[in-house]
Amino acid sequence: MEFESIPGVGGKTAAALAELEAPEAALESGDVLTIASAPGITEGRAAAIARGAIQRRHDDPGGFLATDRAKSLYDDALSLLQERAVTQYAEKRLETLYPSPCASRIQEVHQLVDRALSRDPDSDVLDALGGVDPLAEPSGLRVRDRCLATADAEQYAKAKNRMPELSAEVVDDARDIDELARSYATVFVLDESFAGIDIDGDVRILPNALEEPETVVPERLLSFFATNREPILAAAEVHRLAGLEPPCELDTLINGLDRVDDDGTIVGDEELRRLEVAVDDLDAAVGTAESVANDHLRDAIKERNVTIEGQDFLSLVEQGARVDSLLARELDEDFETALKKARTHLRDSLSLAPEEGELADRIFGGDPTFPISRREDAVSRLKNELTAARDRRASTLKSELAADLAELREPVDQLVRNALELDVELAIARFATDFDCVMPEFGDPETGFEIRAGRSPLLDVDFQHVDPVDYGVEGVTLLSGVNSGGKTSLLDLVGLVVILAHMGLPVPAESVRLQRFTELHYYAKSQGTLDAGAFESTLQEFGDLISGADGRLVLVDELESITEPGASAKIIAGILEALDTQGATAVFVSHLADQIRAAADVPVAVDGIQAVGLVDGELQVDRSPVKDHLARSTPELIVEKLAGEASDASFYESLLEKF
Ligand SMILES: Nc1ncnc2c1ncn2[C@@H]1O[C@H](COP(=O)(O)OP(=O)(O)OP(=O)(O)O)[C@@H](O)[C@H]1O
Repeated sequence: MEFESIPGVGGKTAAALAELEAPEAALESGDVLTIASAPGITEGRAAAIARGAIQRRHDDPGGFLATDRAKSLYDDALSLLQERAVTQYAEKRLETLYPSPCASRIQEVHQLVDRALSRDPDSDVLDALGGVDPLAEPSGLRVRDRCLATADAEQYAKAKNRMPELSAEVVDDARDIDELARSYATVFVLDESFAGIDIDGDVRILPNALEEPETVVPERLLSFFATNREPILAAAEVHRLAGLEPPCELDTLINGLDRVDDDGTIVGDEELRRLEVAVDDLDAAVGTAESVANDHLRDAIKERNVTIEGQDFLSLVEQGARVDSLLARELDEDFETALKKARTHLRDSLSLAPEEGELADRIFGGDPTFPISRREDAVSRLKNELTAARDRRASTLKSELAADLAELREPVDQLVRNALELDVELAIARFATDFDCVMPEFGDPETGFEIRAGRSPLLDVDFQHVDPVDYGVEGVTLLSGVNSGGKTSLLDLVGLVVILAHMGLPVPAESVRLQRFTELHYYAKSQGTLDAGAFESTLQEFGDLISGADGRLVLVDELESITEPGASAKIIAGILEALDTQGATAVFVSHLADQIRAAADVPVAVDGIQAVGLVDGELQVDRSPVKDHLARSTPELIVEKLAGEASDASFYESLLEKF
């Protein structure tokens, strides 16, 4: 795939994408997670790349959001969705939804929305989603008791790259390997040519070692599962609560995770635990065993009346003979009992296995002495044996667990992915529920739009208090209305509904029918009269607009404020005529509807948001515009009110006639 043909992807990004295992599939499915795992690509950038790839796939020319106001309305729509996502991933993934004029893209999103709308945004599921995160590769793992060896420079480079946890060594001959075997517990030789060499130590000829990381460095897999324990467990919980079909047996997975500690060490194996404790407690246990033996012997000696024959006494005194011989003769039995007690204590307190016990027995023995003391050589022998047994056990368990977990590695990816995608769907589902949304229907009417009971979630009033608005337009129209009647809010509603519909999403209304537009041009109200330069460039913008593509929706809010009213009316009339010829759909909010109509060469429709009256000085408005009706202005309404109320109404009546 030519990555650089994706809009917004340059050479550097293309190279980063090429490093992914299956970049095409990731781009195809808009998989932000995988794209963001390419070097140097953030999740935000990944969303933009995914969007570009989607555009290219649908032959989407882009540029639907043709003006700043249209873009900011899209940002608002996106925020409403993103606020309803739990994970940062879903927030970014939602950014791959964008308004498109292409039917195929809109239908593609409809499938996602169909799934989304069948989901139940249960609060327990949302809580569980809080713990789900994209899986992270553990970093900084070093294994020092094993090494890789090869005579091949290429293999050496590969080994360094693929197994950075292990040290890789270049060897020339068997002698070099022999030397390595003295420094490392295990040497994995990558070259078949060394098969059959006879070397002491654990040397394994494993040409496939680089393809079998779970055999060579099981710690990598254990560390992966240990690092990602929380998101994996949370994703499993999401599956359970939401009734999603898991890609692996959840019990097996949880069981596997229970067997590895947070630092990647094995837990839950009694034999390993026994050996660990035995190694750690050996010195202390030997000390206590000594005391047990000596206490016994001391008590025995204290209670005993020893009769020394004269001859013996003489030898003791004259020849400096040791008291041990006397001890042996007089206390032989007690000495044996004391040794037995020491040995039993050692075996019991360290829970030694029979063969270990035999080694332990040798710690206390030999000729009778008092006090009894350990035999250091026997202690270190036992320690070495126990340490080796512990390491052997840990290594076997690690390999076994790594083999079990290796089978779960891919399913776990899928498990987390499912949960994150569910978050995307639930955000859409919550958006649809929170704003009483409906799926829009395209193609009928063939031009324009028809909104029934639309309610904008972007108003400065609580959504429950938003009045539903009906409005439909075919062709170009002026929208008149009283001050604060809701004209700008209505343009926002139309813009928002059109953007959401073209994103493939549900819209906040009872029903919406619309044509598939090619672009949305929304011009917000300008802040006061423009200077000559700004006026000129605004006019040029409209010049470009008029010479552009078919099928556009143009929304313009009070363009008259850019210059003096007389000139404005003429300019707006000209723009409307041109848009009419072009077959565009356009709504121009204006207080100059009368003047514009008079200046236009074609009949221009005028709709009006009407005030139904003044109550306590407050205008009561019907927010749904009346078709083909020029709404009366606020001043006119007030004059009319005064004409009706004043005792001498002649002044107000004469004013009223001027409207
Ligand atoms: N559909 C609605 N439901 C409830 N309140 C609304 C609705 N539409 C508008 N409003 C309220 O009316 C206020 C004024 O609306 P808006 O600014 O759209 O009026 P306008 O006709 O454009 O005013 P102006 O002529 O002064 O530009 C909004 O800030 C909002 O509080």
